[in-house]
Order: sequence, then C-alpha cells, then structure tokens
Amino acid sequence: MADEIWIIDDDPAIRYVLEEYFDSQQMRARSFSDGASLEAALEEGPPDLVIADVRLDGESGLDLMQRLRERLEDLPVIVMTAYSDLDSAVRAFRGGAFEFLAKPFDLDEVGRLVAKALRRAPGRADTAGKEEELIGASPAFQHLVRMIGRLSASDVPVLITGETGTGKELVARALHRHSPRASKPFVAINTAAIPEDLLESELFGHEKGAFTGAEGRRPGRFEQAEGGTLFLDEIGDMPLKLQTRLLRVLAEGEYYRLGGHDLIRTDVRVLTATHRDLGELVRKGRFRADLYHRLKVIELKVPPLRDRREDIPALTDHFLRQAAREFNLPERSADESLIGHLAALPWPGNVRELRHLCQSMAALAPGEVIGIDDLPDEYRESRPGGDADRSWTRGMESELRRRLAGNEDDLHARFQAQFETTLARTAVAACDGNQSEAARRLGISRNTLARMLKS
Ligand SMILES: Nc1ncnc2c1ncn2[C@@H]1O[C@H](COP(=O)(O)OP(=O)(O)OP(=O)(O)O)[C@@H](O)[C@H]1O
Repeated sequence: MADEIWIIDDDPAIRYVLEEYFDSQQMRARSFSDGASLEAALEEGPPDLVIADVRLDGESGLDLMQRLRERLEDLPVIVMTAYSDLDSAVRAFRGGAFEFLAKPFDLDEVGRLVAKALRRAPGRADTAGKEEELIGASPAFQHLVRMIGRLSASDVPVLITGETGTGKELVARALHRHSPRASKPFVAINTAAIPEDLLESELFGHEKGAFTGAEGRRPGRFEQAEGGTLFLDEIGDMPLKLQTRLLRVLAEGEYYRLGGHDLIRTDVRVLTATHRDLGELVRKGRFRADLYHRLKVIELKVPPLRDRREDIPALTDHFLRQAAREFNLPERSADESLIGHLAALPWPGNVRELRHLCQSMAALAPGEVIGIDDLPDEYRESRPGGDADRSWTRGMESELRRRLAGNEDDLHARFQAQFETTLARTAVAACDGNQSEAARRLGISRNTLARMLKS
C-alpha cells in the first residue's frame, strides 16, 4: 500500500496546502490540528511519516514528537519551523534523526525531503548513500574501518562500545551494509528509550489481547529484522528479566510472541552497543555474565573524537556540505581559523555534537565561508574539561597583575597557599569528607593534605 503521511499543524492553511500537494502526487495524507487527535489515530496503526510543526496551539510539538519517537522509534519525522527558530529547533531535537523544513517552504522542497525521509526509514532497501558515509582517516578510525571489513562477512556477534555520539550506530549500519544480509532489513532499537514493560513486546511482538491495550497482533523487531540485522542500542540498560529472555532466544533461535502459541524461528544477526562498562555491570550483578560473553565475542571500540582530532577538519567539511544539501542552502565551508579552533575543543558529545554545531552554523551564518565569529558563544570560549581550557590560569593571571599593580609582596607564598587550600578543600568535599581518599586522589600523603587544609 502507498505510504501514509500525517501532517500536524494548527494552521489550517498549511494543512490545506500540504494535503493538496500530496494529493496531486498521488500520495496518501491525513492531517491533524492537535496532538490528542493524532495520538488517538495511532490506535488504528502508525503512519509511514509525520510532518509536524514545532509550535502547536497550546502544546509543545517537541514533547509530542518525543512521545511519538518513544512509541515508534523508527518513524521518520520532518519538523517544520519558522526560519528564525531553525537554530533552536535543531538544538532541541538533538539526538533524533529528524529532518527540518524551514517555513516558508516551497513544495518541491517538501517532496524532496519526504522522499528522502521515506527512503531512509528502516526496513527499506535503500538506506545506503551519502548520509551513511563513515568519515575518518586517522589511524584510530582506519583501524576501526578495517575491523568492520573483516567482521561484516560473518554472523559473529559484535559489541560496539564507545562514548555517546561517537558513531556506534553508524558502525552497526556499516557492518550490515557490507554483509551478505545487506538486502534485508536493518532494524535498530534503543533499549534505554523504551519503557521496561513495553520492551518485551517491542522485541518479540504480541498477539491480540496479550495485555491490556494490545488491540491487534503486532510483529516485534526480531520479526521485522528477519534475514537481516537487529541492532540493540544501549544494551546495558536492558532489564535483567529481558536479558534472560534474549539469551534464550539467541541460544535457541526461536521464540513466542507475547500471548502467542506459535513458535517463531528467527534468522537475525544481533549487533549490540553500549556506552557503559558492561564488565562492570556484570560485576555488580546488573548484567548477566553469560549474555555478556555471548554478545561480546568481538568488541569494537569506537574512539572518542578527542582521540582522533585529525578527523575534525574532514568531518566539519562533510557536515557543512550535508547541512547545505539538507536545508537547501548555498554551499558552506569553514575557514582555517575556525577549523583550528574546532580541532582543539574537548567534544564531550563527540561526532554528534560536531554535526549539530555544523548544522546550526550552516543555517545561521550569513556568508558562505564560516569563521569563528559565526560560532555560538558557548563554543567561542574554550570549555572546561578540555585541553584547550585555560580559563582558570587566565583568572590567576589577571589576579596576579592586579596585585602586582597594587605593589603587594610575598606573592608566591600567598598564591601557593591559596592554590593548596583550594585543591585540598575541593578534593575533600568531592570525596564526601573522606580525607584519606582525597589524599590518594590528589597523589599526596594524608599529612600533606592536613597541612594544606590548615594553611
Ligand atoms: N565517522 C563518522 N562519519 C560521519 N558521520 C558520523 C561519523 N560518526 C558519527 N557520525 C554521525 O554522528 C551522529 C551520531 O552517530 P551515532 O548515532 O552513530 O552515534 P552513537 O554512538 O550510536 O550515539 P549514542 O551513544 O547516543 O547512541 C550521527 O548523525 C552520525 O551520522
């Protein structure tokens, strides 16, 4: 059946224009003026795509989208927003794979975005393409790429580890794309984003009446991924009860839907990812050791961006171009000084953070060449925690200048005393008052710490 597109906007004119347009394209569209009616309609079955305004009358389109995404993780969503709000919208939707449509838009642009969003939806053959390209020439990243090449031919279980936003899902997709399963679906599910009591039916599906609210039979992700690859993201957050069930399914290759009596055989390659230390969770009894060993036959570690800063110029270039294409903007590029600045930042949010920054700069910069002046304030100053951070020594510098100008003497002793007291007090407080622990963490003896606290 043709794809069904849902439109939600409180502006009847926009609803009308879009409905007419989809009609002219022989596409099925249905529109809603508020979240409640859209959510009610979900009971009849999900749409293939949603186009939503972020500002709805009396409710936040943002909350609605997050709720929708929790229920239907893979639902493609296009967010409409006034051009002036584009930056805040892009930031607010951090983390989700949303497309953005700046108002006013022209209908060709809508058509292009819709085609792209539908193409990228999971379960469709054509998920490859430019968006999936893995960028990185650094030795750390090239090592990873070689591993992907070696591991893609087999069904060997791979646990992908790395900090948030390092590209774990992209690695999983690459493993699938280069495998003999490539023509079959790649299905991703984020274990942490789904409420515990729904997760089991999400994974294994349910029969009508299996639990209150189970209106009809629904296939689970295992079934959707049949013949292909199932990617379980944030596996460390999976509840113990479900870990037991997953282990059994992996061992036996068959399972029942919730409330079902037919045994279903499954042929799915399971890839998993986590940003947690699973070994540590096993030691704490929060993750089953046998499941851990089954999933982690091979561990692929995706390095954080700060350990492969050489890749920052190429990634920046890639994301600026991508954003220009996506938002229908003129070509964008970064000047040397901006690249140098970006390459020194700490990037706690890793590649995803860099991508979002590039999107917002591409959308907002007035010229085609983007420089340091186009950076949002919080990126212009170097941030705490990074090796580019010198703000605390800067504070000391200006204090020293002030006192030198005031002709104070004994400055070395005074500064040293303050430095030591600050170190000692902060460490003790951070260790909940435990002085032995604080001394150990600072790498000094307890006596020295006691002296520093007194000085
Ligand atoms: N090497 C890369 N080349 C190009 N794009 C990348 C690369 N690594 C990550 N990205 C992009 O960065 C974003 C985050 O990547 P991804 O979702 O795969 O990270 P993740 O590690 O799975 O995150 P999380 O831990 O939050 O699940 C995506 O938009 C992805 O396309």
